[in-house]
Amino acid sequence: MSKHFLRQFFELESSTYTYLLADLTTKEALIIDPVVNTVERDAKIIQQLGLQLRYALNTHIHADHITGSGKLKTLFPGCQSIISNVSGAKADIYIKDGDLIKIGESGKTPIILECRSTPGHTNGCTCFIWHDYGAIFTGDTLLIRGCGRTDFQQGNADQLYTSIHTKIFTLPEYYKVYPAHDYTGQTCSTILEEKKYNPRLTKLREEFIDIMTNLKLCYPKQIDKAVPANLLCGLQNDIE
Ligand SMILES: N[C@@H](CCC(=O)N[C@@H](CSS)C(=O)NCC(=O)O)C(=O)O
Repeated sequence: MSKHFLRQFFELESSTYTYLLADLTTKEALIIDPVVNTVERDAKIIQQLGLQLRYALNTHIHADHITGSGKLKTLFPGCQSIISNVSGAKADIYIKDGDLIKIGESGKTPIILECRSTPGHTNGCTCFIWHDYGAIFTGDTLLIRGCGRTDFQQGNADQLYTSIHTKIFTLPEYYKVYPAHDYTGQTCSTILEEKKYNPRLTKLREEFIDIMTNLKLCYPKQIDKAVPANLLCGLQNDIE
């Protein structure tokens, strides 16, 4: 039997993927990019499987939905929220490039995630790499055949290009890529696929910057309420 659990969940309104990871030996779990609208669904599974939720990780301050971290903290009092130390958001734990997040340390099969800072979509964007499983959770930095937009929240196309090429595309090509969104019905990719077929990232830097400058996307519908709420971990009041 596998000692680890990985489940991908989808939130329809913002097309967000949330990931639940658990070490089945110790029953410790963490969740990546939970959405407030679907916290009850996620909490039910955590409870049904008898998991102990230790951490709620956010890859960045999302602009299109409110994070479920704050609500999960109220449902699971042992759970601590995590975000980048340069994001400006409230959290229990602030991470920086190279930090490790661990669950299941008391057992024989811990899950260890390496935090890799990948600014460009926002300044605090962080990818989480699960080397033992051969996977990276890319948030909005790298999407399947796309990438995060760079037209608000300290977005910077030049920086994003550097982040993806130096911090993500240098991983082994078989590593799986799990993004925070998909708008086309895809669920997962690999480093090799994105290096070969991503229509933005296969271009030279100047052309990439030109593409990103001319995307002409509408602003996310929820941005005006999502960003202020996410600065407070998705809650109206400060974290207790
Ligand atoms: N229509 C959605 C917002 C879609 C969007 O802008 N997605 C972002 C990530 S969430 S800020 C993005 O970076 N997209 C890149 C792309 O190329 O689509 C809404 O109204 O919420």
